[in-house]
Amino acid sequence: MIYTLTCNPSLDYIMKVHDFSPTAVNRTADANLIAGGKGINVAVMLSHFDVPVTALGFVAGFTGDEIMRQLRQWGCTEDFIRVEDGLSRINVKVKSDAEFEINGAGPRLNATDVDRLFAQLDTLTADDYLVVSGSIPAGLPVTLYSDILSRLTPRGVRCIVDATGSLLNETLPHRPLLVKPNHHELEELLDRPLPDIAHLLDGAKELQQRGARHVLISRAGDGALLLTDDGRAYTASAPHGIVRNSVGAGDSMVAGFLAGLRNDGDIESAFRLAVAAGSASAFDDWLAPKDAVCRLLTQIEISTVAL
Ligand SMILES: Nc1ncnc2c1ncn2[C@@H]1O[C@H](COP(=O)(O)OP(=O)(O)O)[C@@H](O)[C@H]1O
Ligand SMILES: O=P(O)(O)OC[C@H]1O[C@](O)(COP(=O)(O)O)[C@@H](O)[C@@H]1O
Repeated sequence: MIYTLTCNPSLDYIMKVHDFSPTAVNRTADANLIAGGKGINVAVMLSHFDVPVTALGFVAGFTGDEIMRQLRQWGCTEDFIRVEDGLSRINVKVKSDAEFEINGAGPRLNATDVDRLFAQLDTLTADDYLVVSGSIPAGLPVTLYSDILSRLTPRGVRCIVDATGSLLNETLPHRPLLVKPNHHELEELLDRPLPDIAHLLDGAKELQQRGARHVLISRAGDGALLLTDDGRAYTASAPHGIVRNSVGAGDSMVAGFLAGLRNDGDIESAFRLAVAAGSASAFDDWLAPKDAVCRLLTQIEISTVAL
């Protein structure tokens, strides 16, 4: 079974605004309030591929109720922990000439909440994958993800990490199966510009030296780079299309990679499916359906990169 963990889920308030001005009263041309957060998006996308998945995490307040309502409506299996205080966050995503986002902080959690989570995670076995992704709410230690991996990887649970900064970095010694920073997140983590493929590849190697197994670097409209745990490197072009909503493109990519790995374990096809899933979601108003992903598969060019 694949499990996803979203410690800080959200209602994504996705607004289309014509000619946005930061100093005027703007009005929406279209708006949707959709349950999100990285792990939830990965779970929804995996279910689009008919891959069995259970979404885990924390929810709070009436926003948490709505997140749960939407997950149930989409037929997603979930086992979220309800916390008593605070509200699950609302993340604002404005789509105008440019896209910009304001992500909230989320409810304050405590050690008891973490104990409840660990009790759930302790039931996972070597047959399972766990995707840990996104930011964590206030009150949780920056070592949360590394604490989870140090508990689960010795038991053979394959962990995938999509997080930023120290939250990601601390997990690396625990040998995550896959990490997926985007280009900018990797630059931030390594504290240097990575202007081209050669520099990105060096960055990916550095994450491997720190312990990561497969390193997948997403590059938005420029496609992606993959460094595999057996030392092969590939780049992929992204298909051309009209971007409607790139929120969730990275999560779709993680889901596509995992769905591909579960198909036949072939890394190159998993990489192709990952890029197709990311791009299909960027070209959709929401997370793309399977047929939209499959239509893009042949448009992606994969090239090997010499190490
Ligand atoms: N403008 C775009 N055109 C085509 N594909 C895109 C575009 N933006 C994102 N994608 C696809 O989604 C993947 C993940 O997007 P990216 O923005 O890099 O991730 P994140 O959402 O984590 O920041 C990319 O590697 C690419 O395949
Ligand atoms: O936990 P974070 O880093 O604040 O990110 C949360 C946001 O990420 C998303 O999951 C989208 O992620 P991506 O665009 O990176 O795939 C949104 O649904 C959510 O609002």
